[in-house]
Amino acid sequence: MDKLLIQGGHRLSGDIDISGAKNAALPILCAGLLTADSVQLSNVPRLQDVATMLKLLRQMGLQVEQDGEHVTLNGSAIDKLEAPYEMVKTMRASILVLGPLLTRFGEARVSLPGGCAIGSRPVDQHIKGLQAMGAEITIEAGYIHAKAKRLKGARIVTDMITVTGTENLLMAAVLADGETILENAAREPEVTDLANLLVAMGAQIAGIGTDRLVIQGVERLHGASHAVIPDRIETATFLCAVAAAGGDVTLHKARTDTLDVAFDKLREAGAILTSADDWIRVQMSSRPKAVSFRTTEYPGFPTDMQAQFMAMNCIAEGSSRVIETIFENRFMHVQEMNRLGAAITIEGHTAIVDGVDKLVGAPVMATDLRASASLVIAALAAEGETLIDRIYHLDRGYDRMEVKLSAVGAHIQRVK
Ligand SMILES: CC(=O)N[C@H]1[C@@H](OP(=O)(O)OP(=O)(O)OC[C@H]2O[C@@H](n3ccc(=O)[nH]c3=O)[C@H](O)[C@@H]2O)O[C@H](CO)[C@@H](O)[C@@H]1O
Ligand SMILES: C=C(OP(=O)(O)O)C(=O)O
Repeated sequence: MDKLLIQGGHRLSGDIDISGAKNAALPILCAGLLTADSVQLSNVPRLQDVATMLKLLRQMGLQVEQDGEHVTLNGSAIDKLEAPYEMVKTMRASILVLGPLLTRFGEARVSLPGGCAIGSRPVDQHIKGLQAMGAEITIEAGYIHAKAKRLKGARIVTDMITVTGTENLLMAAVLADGETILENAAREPEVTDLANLLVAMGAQIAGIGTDRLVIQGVERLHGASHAVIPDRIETATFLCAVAAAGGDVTLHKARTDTLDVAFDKLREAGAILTSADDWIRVQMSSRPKAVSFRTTEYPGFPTDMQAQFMAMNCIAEGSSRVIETIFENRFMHVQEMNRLGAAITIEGHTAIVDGVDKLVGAPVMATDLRASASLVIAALAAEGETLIDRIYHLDRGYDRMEVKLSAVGAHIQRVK
């Protein structure tokens, strides 16, 4: 099993290219199931989750041609309408095949994802929405079995804001009969990216980027070309790394208009940020100041950046309060950070971080994707050597992170 060995205490300096967004690429790949024509994608990140999704889609009969960050999909020969447990258990986003398969082929069988390290993560809202559109759904032997001759447009109000729930229902609605209104829709930029691709494929969607999506179903979709948006979470992760370890780094091929809250918090921490539309430079020459925040849905502070900002807070001047409101168990990194000398206590959904003068390297274990990234940041800021185990979590969602960090002067290597 691969591990990362990091020698901390080195300032970061240079340039990094940001990859395409994992959380946009995954639903967008599933949109390839919605048409018999070819969908040409660029800026697809090279991630384990993308490889897993492509494997799943190939098993269904989707033809896939991949050349680096370019992927062409053709859905003219889909013959298996199933996502088996073996695939879904390694990647929850597999649930995103449910809406497209059901709406185009009238049937789908998808394993229930089950819980994961960060929380129980049910998919009841996906099911409720599809039922409202007329799907007959049974859950048996751990599988969701959905059937509908043709889905019918409906007004759906989800109980809470759900990102993949919105994406699944959006993809179902584009080929449904009549009008679907998704109230309380997620406004994450990744949902918008998917919606933009669907429109390019001939879908009729109004309200893109708002919490009310109005979809007029069409008979069929056609092919399209689309570039996946840059990964805002990867961008913020590198910004935090520089804020924690110090340095001067410019991130290219980024998108700066979706990171307002993260930028505000980094400035509050003392980082100097300069940016244009597609690049951002971060300079940090002092110890960061502690910043408190509360995770919420977009455009609020993203839960997917909570752990990385907490890593910066560990060595900050002052104390901070970090409140996690999206997932019930997303503080798995705290114990590991404390092993590096951090002083964090947890009270319910709040972590209280008392900044310490220094962290000291130690062997630690990654528990989930963003926890892994936060341990990399803590290790870069720590004195001495840190060995991070179970980095398969990191590989799910970061495109060659150690290569990108090495290029800006980090002492980081992948070891077996
Ligand atoms: C592949 C992908 O895009 N993953 C992102 C997506 O996950 P994901 O789409 O799984 O997260 P959701 O937005 O659905 O979850 C938000 C909250 O709603 C709850 N919920 C959700 C659906 C449902 O049917 N019932 C229910 O109770 C969840 O347990 C959670 O507490 O959004 C999360 C929140 O921004 C991010 O952390 C993930 O990185
Ligand atoms: C939680 C995440 O992803 P997923 O929903 O794929 O588990 C994430 O990207 O931080």
